Amino acid sequence: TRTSRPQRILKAVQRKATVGDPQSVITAIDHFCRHREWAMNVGDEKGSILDSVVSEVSPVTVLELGTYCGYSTVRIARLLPPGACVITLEFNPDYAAIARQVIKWSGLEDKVQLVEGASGDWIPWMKEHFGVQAFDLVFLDHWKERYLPDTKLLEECGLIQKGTVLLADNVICPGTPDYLEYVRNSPRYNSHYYRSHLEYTKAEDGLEKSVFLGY
Ligand SMILES: O=C(NCCCOCn1ccc2cnccc21)c1cc(-c2ccc(F)cc2)cc(O)c1O
Ligand SMILES: [Mg+2]
Repeated sequence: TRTSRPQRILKAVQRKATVGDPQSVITAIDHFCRHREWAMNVGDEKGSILDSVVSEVSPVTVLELGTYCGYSTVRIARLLPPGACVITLEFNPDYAAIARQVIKWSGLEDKVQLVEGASGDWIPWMKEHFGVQAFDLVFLDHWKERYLPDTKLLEECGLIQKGTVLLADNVICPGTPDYLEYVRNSPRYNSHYYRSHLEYTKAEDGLEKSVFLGY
C-alpha cells in the first residue's frame, strides 16, 4: 500500500538533510511541506517564534505535547544547553516511529525523551517516572480540546510552577477557544498572543505564550 505522509517526510529528510545537522532537517521538512505536501508541523514562521521563546526561557526541562514527525522537537532540542532535555509525548505509534528516526537523523537523541501514550494518562506519572520537579516550558500542540484539561491537570500535579511558560500552537486555526479564555482571564497567568499564519499557508494562526504567576 501507499506510504504514509510521515513516511514521505522522513524520506525527504534522509534525501536532503545531513546527519547530525538539525538545521538541515528543519529546512528539508519545511521545503517538502511547502512545495510537495502540506503537513501539520509548526512550520518555519511560527517555528521562528518558538525559537525565540525557547531562547528567552532557556529551559532545563521542556514538555512537548504532540510530537508528530519531530519537527518542533528538533527545533526545541537544537537550542537546549547541555544537560537540558525535552520530553515529548505522542499518541500515534506510527507518528512516534517516524519522529524517532527524524530526531536520530538530527543527532539530538540525547536531548529528547519520546514517550508514546495519552496526555491524560501520562501527566500524573511524569514526576515519578522522569524525576521532573516542574517544567520550565510546555509546548502544547496536540488535540486542541485537550489543551485546557491538560493545563489544569499539569497545575494539579504540581508540574507548573511560578515562572513556567506555556506556549500553545493553533490557538486560532484549528483554534482552542476554551483554553484561550482560561489563560487570558486567569489572574494566575500573564498571556501574550503572537500573531502568525497557519504553517505553509496564508491563513491566520498564532501562538499564545502564558507565564504562570504562582498561586
Ligand atoms: O491536530 C493538530 N495537531 C494534533 C495532532 C494529534 O495529536 C494527538 N496527540 C498527540 C499527543 C497526544 C497526547 N495525548 C493525546 C493526544 C495526543 C493540528 C492540526 C492542524 C490543522 C490546521 C488546519 C487544518 F485544515 C487541518 C489541520 C494544524 C496544526 O498545527 C496541528 O497541530
Ligand atoms: Mg500545531
